[in-house]
Order: sequence, then C-alpha cells, then structure tokens
Amino acid sequence: NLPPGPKGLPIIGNLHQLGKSQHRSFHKLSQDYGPVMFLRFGVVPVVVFSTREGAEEVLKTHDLETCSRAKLTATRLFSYNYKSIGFTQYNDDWKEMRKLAMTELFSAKKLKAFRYIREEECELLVKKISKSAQTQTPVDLRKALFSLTASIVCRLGFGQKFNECDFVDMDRVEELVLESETNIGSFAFTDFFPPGIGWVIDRISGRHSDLHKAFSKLSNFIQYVIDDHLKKGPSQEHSDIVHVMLDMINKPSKAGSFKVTYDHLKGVMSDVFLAGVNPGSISMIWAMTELARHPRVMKKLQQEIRETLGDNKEKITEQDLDKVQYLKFVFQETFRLHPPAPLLLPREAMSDLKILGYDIPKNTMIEVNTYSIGRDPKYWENPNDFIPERFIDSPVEYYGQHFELLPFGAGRRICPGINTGLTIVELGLLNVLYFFDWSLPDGMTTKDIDMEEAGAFVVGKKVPLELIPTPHKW
Ligand code: HEM
Repeated sequence: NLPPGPKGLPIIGNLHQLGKSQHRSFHKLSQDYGPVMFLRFGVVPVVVFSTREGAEEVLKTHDLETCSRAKLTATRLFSYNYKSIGFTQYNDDWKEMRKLAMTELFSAKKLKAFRYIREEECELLVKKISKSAQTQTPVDLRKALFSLTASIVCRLGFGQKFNECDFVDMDRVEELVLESETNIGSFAFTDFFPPGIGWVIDRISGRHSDLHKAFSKLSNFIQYVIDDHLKKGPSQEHSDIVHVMLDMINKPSKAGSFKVTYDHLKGVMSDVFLAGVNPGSISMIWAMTELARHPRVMKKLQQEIRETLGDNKEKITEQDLDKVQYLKFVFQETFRLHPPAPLLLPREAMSDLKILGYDIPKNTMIEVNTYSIGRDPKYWENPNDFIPERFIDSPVEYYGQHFELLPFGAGRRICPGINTGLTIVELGLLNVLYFFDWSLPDGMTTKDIDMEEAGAFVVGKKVPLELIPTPHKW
C-alpha cells in the first residue's frame, strides 16, 4: 500500500519532474497526488509529506525510532565522513557532537556570555548603514545582513573576526557558503543510479569535480581557522568550541571512552558555518522584503519598536528584544511563507514503516515539505498573504511543538541553534528598523519587488533587496 504518486520513467524515475526548486515541484505535484506522495529518484524510493499530520508522524514518532539522516555523497563529504551533527545518522558520533555543541555553543550560559559579540556586530552594521544614509545611497540588504550573520556566527563559533583575518574577506565567505550549499543541495547521480552508472555520469558531467572543488575550498578555510587557533593558543576573550575540541583531541582519553578526532572538529565547524550563517541572513532578508512590500506592517512595526524602546537610544541591547511582541509575529509570518530550509534535511527509513496508513519501505528517503504546510489553506486563512496579526491570539509557535510551522524542524533533530538564530535575526532587524526609515529607490513601487527564490536546500531571495535608509528623526 504505497502512497500515490506520479508515474515515473524507466531508469530516472521522477527526476525529470523536479524543476530547479524541489520544494515548489513537490508542492505542485502534491496538489494532484495528495499530501503523502511516492516518487522515485532513479532507483531510490522517496516519500514526501506535505501535511501537518505527516510531519508530526515523521518528526515526533519515527524520527525517534525508525528514521535517520539520509546518506548522500555530498553530505558524507561535507560532514567529514559523518562526523558532524547535521548530516550524521543517529549514532554515538552524533550524540557526542550534539551534546558538546549544546554545552559549548548553544547553552543559555554561552548565549549570555557572547551577547556582547552580537551587540557589537549590530552596532557596526548601523554605522555602515549610516554612511549610505548620509548620501541617500541604496543599501544592498542581502550583502549587509549576510555580512552581519556571518560575522556573528564566525566570532561565536570560531573566535574569528573577518576584519582581522588575512585569509578570507566577506565576499569570499559568501562565495564559500553559497558554493558549498549549492553543491550539497544538488544531485549526485551516484546516489540515485545503479552502482557504476551513477559514478560514470558524475565524472563525465563534472558533478564529481565540482563537489570536490567546493569541499576543498571549505576545507582550506576550516584548516586555516584551526591553524590560527593552534598558533594563538587559548584565547583570554572567550574559549570557543574550536579551542575546547582541540583540547579534547590533545588530551589522552580513558580506555573505552569517546575519542574526539580532527574529523569531528572539522565536521562541527562545517556545520556551524553552513547551518549557522545563511538561514539567519535569509530570514532577515525575507522579513525586510515583506516589510518593504507591506508599508502598513512596516509602519506599525516601527511605531511599536520606537514607542516601546523610547526616543534617541544610542544602542539596542538584547534586553530590548522581549519588549517588542509584534516583531516576533513578523518573524513567525516570515518563517511561515519563507522557511529557509523548506524541506528540512532529508531522512531515511531505517526499517519498513507504516505512516498514515501507507507502507514506507526500508531505505526510502523521507522529505517533509514545510513550504507546503506553511501555505496550506486547511491551517491558514488567506495562506498566501503576509498578515503577522494572525499570530496575535494564536497558540502556534516555532519551537517544534506545532507541526504547521516548522522553520527549525522538530523532534530529536530540531535545530540546536534555534535560540542563537532567533536572537541574531531579531536583534539585527530591531537595529535596522529602530535607527532608519526605509524607502524604495526612485521609480520603484512595491509591485516591482522581485520575490524569486534561489538555492538548493537553503532557499533565499534571488535578486538583491536594495532600499534607501534615512536616519529616523525623533
Ligand atoms: C534563523 C536561523 C536558523 C534557522 C531557520 C535554522 C533552521 C534549521 C533547520 C530547518 C534544521 C533542520 C532540522 C530538521 O531536519 O528537523 C536545522 C538544523 C541544524 N541547525 Fe539550524 N537554523 C538556524 C540557525 C542555526 C545556527 C545559528 C546554527 C549554529 C551556529 C545552527 C545549527 C544547526 C545544526 C548543527 C543543525 C543540525 C541538527 C541535527 O541534525 O541534529 N542553526 N536548522
């Protein structure tokens, strides 16, 4: 009793029915074939869930017992042979690395200790925008907000300040993140075709060499950061996870206990860099895009921010975040319409399963389409409209308990950086909206704002968002 799905072609299965954007292709197909859909990518069976009920079953029940991360060529490479957190199957390596990251990177204590980093980087952003404001030049918000999240995440995770770094600059960092993500999100034929055939196609098509080139660039960056830590020794300012793990690698471990290796360290660094930077910047860019398209919401939000925080503040602090409730609703609505990872990360059935009455054979790849769920009229009134007020009296939150809104996933593999990510995006936007008023460049109207998406498994705005800042007059 397999779920229904479109008929595939011999050998390639349904691969020809996937356009550039997988979540949109699945969304369109699910309108015809239903919310639980069976496809084949070459020889690999795939089931896509596009409802809250399906997501709940997969993430709450089966993720705990019978699903694990799918094993793919790209994820094996970028996780240093499954020694990271994000791409690694449920096993001892994953448990140890996740536990370590929860203590050394994501704990409430670390979140508080690193507050000054986020506040400092936001102040720098405000200074940069002020320069454009003086000359009334448009700001490329995609670049500005990417640079904000990248600077914060790399300082939190690696203690690395880009303006003091002679190895990479911000443009290179953006290139590294985007190239790595594109390669992770693209198909390797080896994964979906019979052994030998896929291998040959990957080599002839250049897929194999693209993947390895992208990985080697990321690896060089990671190695640079490690060498820098080894050269400088433990920092007085704060001890980041790289120092902690280097220390663990160098200490003799007790017989039978878990041994941290350089691959674990590099895997975790790859995670922090790839999972930590882009989703946050994408979320802020979509939020600003929706605000620019909806001047009513922009005005209401800025009014609430300025009335609550008061006039002429010199600096926004994280204590200000809890005061502005409407900002939270704006992000909830942004996440609903534009989840940065619309298909979460692919899972795989570890045994034969029965979900919502359907048989899911062992080794089936399982995808949860949070993009479809966020736009399902069964759960959302006027689902395509941007209306933050819908959350005012709603119990729905994004912490993985409500399966109609899953920007951070849910269950055992829920994003461990959820609090860090939310703090960064809320603080970033609070700064941008408190100090400046924003307008569209001359001759442009809200209808001209382009909403096209780009990206493979992390999906952002394709065309830069350029707006003109004016310092707010109190
Ligand atoms: C607004 C910001 C963020 C969003 C929207 C986001 C979203 C996500 C999503 C959807 C997943 C997959 C969950 C699943 O498959 O069920 C994930 C996993 C993950 N995220 Fe985030 N994330 C954000 C920020 C961060 C940050 C700042 C970090 C680290 C510095 C981070 C690190 C991770 C890691 C390591 C995983 C893998 C967890 C695992 O498999 O056990 N994320 N994130």
